[in-house]
Amino acid sequence: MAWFLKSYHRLLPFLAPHRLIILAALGCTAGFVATTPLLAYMVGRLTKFFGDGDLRSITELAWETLGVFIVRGLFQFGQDTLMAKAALDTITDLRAQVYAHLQKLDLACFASQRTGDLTMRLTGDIDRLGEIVRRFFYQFVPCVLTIVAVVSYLIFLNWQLTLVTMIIAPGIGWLFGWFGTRLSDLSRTSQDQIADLSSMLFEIFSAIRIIRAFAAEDYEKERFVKLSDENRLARFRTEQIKAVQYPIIGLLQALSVLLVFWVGTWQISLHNLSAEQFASFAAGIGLLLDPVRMITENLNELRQADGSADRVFELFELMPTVLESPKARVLAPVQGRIELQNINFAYTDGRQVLNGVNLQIEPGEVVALVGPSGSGKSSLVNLLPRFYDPLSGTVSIDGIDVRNVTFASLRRQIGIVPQETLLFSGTVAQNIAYGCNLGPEELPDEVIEAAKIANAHEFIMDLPNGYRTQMSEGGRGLSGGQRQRIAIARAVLLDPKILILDEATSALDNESEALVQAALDRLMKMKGRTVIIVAHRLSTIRDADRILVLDRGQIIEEGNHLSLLAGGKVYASLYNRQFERTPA
Ligand SMILES: Nc1ncnc2c1ncn2[C@@H]1O[C@H](COP(=O)(O)OP(=O)(O)OP(=O)(O)O)[C@@H](O)[C@H]1O
Repeated sequence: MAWFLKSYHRLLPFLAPHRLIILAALGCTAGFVATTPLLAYMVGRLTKFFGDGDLRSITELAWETLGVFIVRGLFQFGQDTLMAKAALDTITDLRAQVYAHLQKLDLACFASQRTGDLTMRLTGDIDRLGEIVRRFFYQFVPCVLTIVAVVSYLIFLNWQLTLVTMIIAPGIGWLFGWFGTRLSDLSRTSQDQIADLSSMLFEIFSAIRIIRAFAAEDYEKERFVKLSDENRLARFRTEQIKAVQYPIIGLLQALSVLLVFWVGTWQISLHNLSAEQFASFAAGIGLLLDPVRMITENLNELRQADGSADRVFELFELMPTVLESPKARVLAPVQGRIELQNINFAYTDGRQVLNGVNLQIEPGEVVALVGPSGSGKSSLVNLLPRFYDPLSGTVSIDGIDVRNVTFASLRRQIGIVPQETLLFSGTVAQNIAYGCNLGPEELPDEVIEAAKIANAHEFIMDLPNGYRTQMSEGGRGLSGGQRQRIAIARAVLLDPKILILDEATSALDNESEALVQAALDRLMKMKGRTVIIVAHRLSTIRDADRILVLDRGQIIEEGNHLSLLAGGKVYASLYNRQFERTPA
């Protein structure tokens, strides 16, 4: 039973709020169970009246039996509906809490988890736990109580006969345990493989263009078939064990019934038992068969699902490293002065990504970050909204350390146009006003205005339902440039004092690039906001107030476009390489 407590005790806090319903359901269970020995008793009487040919008594007994079945039915109905409610409520709470916990985690935690696997834990695994809760109270507990009630009645009838019957039980119990352990191990393997499959499918469908471009269909098919086959093997082994388990257990049950008949006859011959009582005893044993079988099934199911319990509760063990201080205060509307002092930063792998970065940006300044891929540009800007915390050094906005303010008040003042824009399911307007709780039919003027500034209005009006067009998953029906302009419209609507533009690395076609660039220019020039632009195309940042060149996590050059070009160092060579020009 230790494994049971170890796996499932973590469900207790989620069951506690539903204890009244569970208690009411258990009350119904008790009523249902109490009628079971009564049925065994009635079978004894039935046998007697049958032997005596007593038609009147048998008729009376038939009415009594009908009454007992109606009462049992009512109790069973109460038990089943109440338990189903408790199980579903518990699981809905659990899912909501896991989801809320995941939302608190920082990006580093998500980077280390696979999306498909997370999705599986939140859906399949949690559903399985719901099924366990339902089965536990709806089948397991009633079965255990039925066994206790019936066995007590059997002892009352004849303890010697009961003792013989019970001696066989440990043997069967050991066998249950052995099968259970094997099934549990195989089930964990199979669940992990299904999660791997799910992750692989997610990866494949997300990267279908790349797969096609590399003509890697056969390679991916082989990977998929291999994993799928491993899963088939694990599941087949599980079925094989089940196929062996049921006949063996069935045989043992039949043998125990035969033995009971033999000892019963012996007890009758000694006048310790009447034939009527033996009939009740046999009926009692008959009534035990179903609960014993169900307990076997449920124990197996409980063991198999402890893998799901582990996978769900493991998520609660993931702890964010970037925490909001309990003393965090709300960041008042800022001017947009940014300061980074002695910043050292590394991801969880420990490799230093930023080395002693010092940087001061004045309100309204447009600063561009350039440098080779992997030099730390995105990592640097990710420190501002506290997606990550530096190992040492401070990041402050208007002189306030970002660690001292609430996440919401900090992040609401920083607009981000990311490299790759994913759209959410919902209308185009809902996507632009993301986070504003817009209804599917609503279309405020501000949304249209923002889309116009972002050069998105025209293509949106060409969509089948304009701003009310539903977006497919991730916004796949739109081009990269169109999605980016929607992200720009989001930023325009948010109207933040600090704007981070992470320029897309993937090339846009000329027309799209010009539209995006014009939208970005307008966005940067609006009301003197502080802008940090992570630039890959140097043509886009010629007008920036200041350009910082980053290399291996250090700022190695600083100045405006012309002064850096004249300096003839790293920026100049990057620039000339991009435009294939000789230095001025
Ligand atoms: N989530 C992460 N976990 C571990 N290492 C990371 C993570 N993100 C980035 N890195 C590593 O940190 C270094 C800096 O990456 P970063 O994305 O900041 O560079 P970048 O200059 O923005 O590159 P690019 O121009 O290609 O976008 C790289 O070596 C990268 O591999």
